[in-house]
Amino acid sequence: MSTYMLAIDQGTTSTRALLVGRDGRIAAIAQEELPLAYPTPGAVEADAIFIWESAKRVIQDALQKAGVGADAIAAIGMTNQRETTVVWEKATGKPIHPAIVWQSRQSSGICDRLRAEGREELIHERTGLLIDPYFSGTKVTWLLENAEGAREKAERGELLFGTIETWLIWNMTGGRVHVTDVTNASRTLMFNIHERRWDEELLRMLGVPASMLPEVRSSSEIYGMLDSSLLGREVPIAGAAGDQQAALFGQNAFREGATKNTYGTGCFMLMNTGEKAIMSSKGLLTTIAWEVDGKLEYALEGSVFVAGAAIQWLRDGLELIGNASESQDLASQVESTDGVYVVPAFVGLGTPYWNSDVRGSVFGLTRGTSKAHFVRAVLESLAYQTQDVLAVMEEESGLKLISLAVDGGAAANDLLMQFQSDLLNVPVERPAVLESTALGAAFLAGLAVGFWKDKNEIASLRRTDRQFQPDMAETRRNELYGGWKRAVKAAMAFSPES
Ligand SMILES: Nc1ncnc2c1ncn2[C@@H]1O[C@H](COP(=O)(O)OP(=O)(O)O)[C@@H](O)[C@H]1O
Ligand SMILES: O=P(O)(O)OC[C@H](O)CO
Repeated sequence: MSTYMLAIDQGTTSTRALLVGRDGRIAAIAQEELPLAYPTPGAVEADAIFIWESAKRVIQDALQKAGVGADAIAAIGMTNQRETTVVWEKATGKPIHPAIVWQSRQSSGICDRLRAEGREELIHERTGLLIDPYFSGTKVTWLLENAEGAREKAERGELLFGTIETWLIWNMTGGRVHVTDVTNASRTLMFNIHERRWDEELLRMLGVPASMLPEVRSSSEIYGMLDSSLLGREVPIAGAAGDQQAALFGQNAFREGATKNTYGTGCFMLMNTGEKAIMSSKGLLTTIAWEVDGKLEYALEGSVFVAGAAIQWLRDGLELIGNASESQDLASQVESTDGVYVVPAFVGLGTPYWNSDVRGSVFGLTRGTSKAHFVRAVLESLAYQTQDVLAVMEEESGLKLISLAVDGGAAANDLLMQFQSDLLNVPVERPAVLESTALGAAFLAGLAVGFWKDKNEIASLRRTDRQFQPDMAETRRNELYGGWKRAVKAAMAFSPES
């Protein structure tokens, strides 16, 4: 009997492979950092071939670390940075352009065009999304308009489109399987989330031929087999979900109202809304949570584009810290930022502002501002952005949060988690396994092959690491958050389009 599920978590900044045991514990983890390219201001790209190569390496590494072979793996679960777009040639498997990363703003001109044509309402009604370069649809249009010969090849049916799980599954199956799962499809701007199908009118609007699109499948079923050339044996690929939906599943947020916040490159809060697709008028997205056993469930989402990425900027861009956890050491040298606010709008702002022109800004500097104040202000910006999201989430769902489940790389930061709890005035609960995303992918695939029996069994595996209790006076909370709101307003006032 196979001992592990293999989860592949292809995130914005790294590719990871994890072996998950029946008890929900991680037996081995292998990780490789992923370089990103910033070819023009606001554009973010990644090398799709490198992503696939890195996936192969981390799979091998994880097996080696655990000292097991492919026969120890029951099945593979996939999870991925969402929206990131790859277009490749069907015949050769070669991408026609680097992958356009979700954060990238290349297609903002195409978004302006769609807005000028008055498409906002129709797009929102059918996809639950907004017109923003974030989503895959306008990225595909951009590629077809800008990569040489792409339009003609696409019209001849020679090109394929995929988000990262599609690209990886296609490669893992030796180019035999071109599929996506419903959660990833729901982020493309081309998928009707109510009727569960690609929407021909939206495809026409975006100029995307239907022949490029993958087949849409559920989040928990066998899509195909890992080609035996990779590990010497075929292994079923049995589940897939976008990383934020996978994290929701991994946090066992199975009931309506259950909410999690993931602090990775960006920050994404998702609330399970069950079989109801709640449509937002305040900048939340309506998205598919998962499809398991023929049941489609939805979530409300607030998306923050820059969270852990701001900590990486402190490390790699400004070289103020040597590694991410040093942000906590420095920030705890001071009691507060002394009035300094950093709005890390490097690629615009998502929920609730949806402004792609605003850029990063710093406010409140004095001669006394130190490196510690500055780093603390960057760290606190993750919590303020989360507060912006939670405010609309509570308003639109009519539900009051009683505690927030957290995960993702930056959730390891105790100072940030305490500050988050203080600001929101709710307990913040951190699970023992911060890798909820990978756990979710393993669970989804594991359910498909009977590795776990049902959701109840999965829920019984959850262990809490720590609860952060709120400990801040209301006046202080209001004062701090008021400062943040002023900072965002001022940053937007600086943007050329405002
Ligand atoms: N101790 C820490 N404090 C603050 N941020 C951190 C810490 N550890 C990691 N991070 C941030 O978390 C992010 C990585 O988290 P991860 O969940 O792996 O992201 P992704 O899936 O987007 O690649 C990085 O952006 C990194 O800067
Ligand atoms: O790479 P992450 O984990 O920050 O996730 C990226 C999101 O899926 C983008 O929508």
